Amino acid sequence: MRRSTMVALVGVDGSGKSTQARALARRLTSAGVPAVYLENAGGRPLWNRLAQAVGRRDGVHLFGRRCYPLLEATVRWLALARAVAVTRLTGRVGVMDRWTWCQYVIMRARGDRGVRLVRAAYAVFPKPDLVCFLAVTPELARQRVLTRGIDTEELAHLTALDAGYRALAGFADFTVIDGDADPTTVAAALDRAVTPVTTRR
Ligand SMILES: Cc1cn([C@H]2C[C@H](O)[C@@H](COP(=O)(O)OP(=O)(O)O)O2)c(=O)[nH]c1=O
Repeated sequence: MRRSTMVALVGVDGSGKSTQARALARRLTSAGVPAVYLENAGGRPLWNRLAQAVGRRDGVHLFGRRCYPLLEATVRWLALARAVAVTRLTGRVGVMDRWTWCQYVIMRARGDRGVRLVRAAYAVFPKPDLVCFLAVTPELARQRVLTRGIDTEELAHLTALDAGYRALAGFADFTVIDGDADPTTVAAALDRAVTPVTTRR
């Protein structure tokens, strides 16, 4: 089995992870480095739709403050396991939207219990070869989320998420990229960060 290479993009909602991760995987593939974009959704839009269909406010209201984070963490565990398997089996570079840290940060920002349990369950996953933190001002992130129109985010929550990432023990190992910059500048910064990782494969 070939050694896998994993690049993870992390950051608050609206920091541009999905957009930039998709584009990065496309650029790498076009440049002759086969890459795959990997999603790491927690299923929130699905849980919210399901909740509303049965007359509940949202997923948290349907499953409860205790069960909802564990459900979300389980869905993300499966996405991470799939991502590791896909990159190992295909030999393609994985460009993943989020990594394990995102779940810890989200749970802490919401005040959820069970972070230690989730950390233990996620300990099986290897560290990515590169983690890029898209640093974006919470106000801009909120504006982007509102424009996206799928969900909404409170400014206080986005601010707490941003602080949560910066407080992570592993934050010093992240490559910080200015996510407030225009998409072309962000893409160029990502390319610079990724090149040493993909050339040493
Ligand atoms: C990267 C980027 C995204 N966007 C838009 C695209 C999306 O509709 C929205 C959020 O981007 P998205 O990539 O979905 O962010 P995340 O995955 O981190 O939540 O913002 C911008 O307006 N400017 C940008 O520079």
